[in-house]
Amino acid sequence: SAVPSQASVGPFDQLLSYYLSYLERKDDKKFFAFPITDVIAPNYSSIVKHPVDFSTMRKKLARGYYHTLSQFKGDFELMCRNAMTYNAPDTIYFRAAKKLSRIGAKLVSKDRLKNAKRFVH
Ligand SMILES: CC(=O)c1cc(-c2ccccn2)c2ncccn12
Repeated sequence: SAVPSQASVGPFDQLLSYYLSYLERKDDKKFFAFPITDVIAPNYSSIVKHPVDFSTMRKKLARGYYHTLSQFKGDFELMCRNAMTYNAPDTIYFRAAKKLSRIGAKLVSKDRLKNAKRFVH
């Protein structure tokens, strides 16, 4: 469906784009960069009901899907939770998801938000 692209990106979307870039850079192995296929992860699509990855979050941001921070946080936390559901605790993917979710929680924490709110009137 042709969704109108946002001509000028408002301050809120700029903030989410900054958060997304920051979190993508923390995923240096690119485990979370693209949708996971059943080829690289057997039965993934039957185990993980709501898959999400950074490229999907980028698309949703570009289409103006995120209206609140909790929507954005929700997708990020779901992405990490999916990895901690599908993969066993002793795997590199589980550990990477745990680490990434802690980084994300700190990034979008209350005090950071208070500061961010100071600039967006
Ligand atoms: C995030 C995740 O669950 C994941 C990423 C990958 C992944 C991502 C990029 C390249 C290779 N593997 C993966 N492979 C097998 C099982 C799980 N995964």
